[in-house]
Amino acid sequence: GHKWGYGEEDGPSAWHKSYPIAQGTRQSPINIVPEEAVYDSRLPAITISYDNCTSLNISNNGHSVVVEFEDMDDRSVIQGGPLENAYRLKQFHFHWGGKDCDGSEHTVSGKTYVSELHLVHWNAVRYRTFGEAAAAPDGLAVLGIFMEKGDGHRDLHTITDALYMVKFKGSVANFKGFNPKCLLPSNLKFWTYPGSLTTPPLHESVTWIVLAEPIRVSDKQMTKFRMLLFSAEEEEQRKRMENNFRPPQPLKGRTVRASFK
Ligand SMILES: CCN[C@H]1CN(CCOC)S(=O)(=O)c2sc(S(N)(=O)=O)cc21
Ligand SMILES: [Zn+2]
Repeated sequence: GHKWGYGEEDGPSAWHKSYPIAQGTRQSPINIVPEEAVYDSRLPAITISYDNCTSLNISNNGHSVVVEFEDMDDRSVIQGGPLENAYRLKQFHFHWGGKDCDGSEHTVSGKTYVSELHLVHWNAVRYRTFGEAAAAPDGLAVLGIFMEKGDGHRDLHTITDALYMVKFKGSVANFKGFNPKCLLPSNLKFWTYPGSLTTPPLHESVTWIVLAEPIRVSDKQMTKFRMLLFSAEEEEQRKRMENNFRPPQPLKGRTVRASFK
C-alpha cells in the first residue's frame, strides 16, 4: 500500500488523501468520556482464553513492534462482552510517545497514557482469512490496554529485553513461548464501541474493547521502546520510533457502552 507514517508530511492529518475512510463515521481512536458512556448491565464479562496460545515471532514493521501468534485454530481466543462469537488472537503491538506527556491512542476525559497495548483478534467463525476479516464490519476485536508510568512490569521486561533484536524496520526474531495473559490488568472492566483500525488502511472493522484499568510500565522499559527505529538498516536518516499514535477521532453519534457503573 501507499507509504504512510507519523511525520509532518505522511502523518495522521494526511492519511485521508490515500485513505478517504479516515473521515468515515466509525473511526478510531476516540476520547472516552466515562460520564457519557452507557452502563449496559446485559453486557457479559469478556473471557480471555490464552492458555494454549503459541507466539511465533517479534518484528518491527516500520510502524510498531508486533508479536504474532499461530491462528490456524481456536487455541487463543477472546469472547463475551459485545462479541457474538469467539475471536482468534492474531498479534499484539504497541503505540507510544516520545516523552511521557502522550503516547496512547484512546484517551479518557482527555487524559493520555504513556503507551497503549493492542491485542488484535479476528472472527474466524464468519471469515476464512484474517485479511478478509480485517475488512469486514464485524471482522476484528481489539483489546486496548492503557500503560501508565510506574514501577516496571515484570512480564513486560520479556518484551522490552527482546526489542534490541528488532531495532530496524523489516527485522524479525524468534519469540516463542510468550503468553500475553500476563500483561492483563487484574480488573477486566471495559468500555466498548464500534470503530476502526487506527492505522491505514483504517478499515471500519473493529469492535473495540478498552480496559479501564491500566498496567504499569517503567521509565527504563519505555526508553527501550524508543530505541526502536522507523527506518530500515540501509536507510540514511535514522528516525527513532516514537509518537506512533493517531489522535482521537470524532464520535459521529456513536454510543460508548460501559461494563461497569
Ligand atoms: C501497521 C499496520 N497495522 C494494521 C495491520 N493490520 C490491518 C491490515 O491487515 C490485513 S492489523 O489488522 O493487524 C491491524 S490492527 C491495528 S490497531 N492499531 O487498530 O489495533 C492496526 C493494524
Ligand atoms: Zn494499534
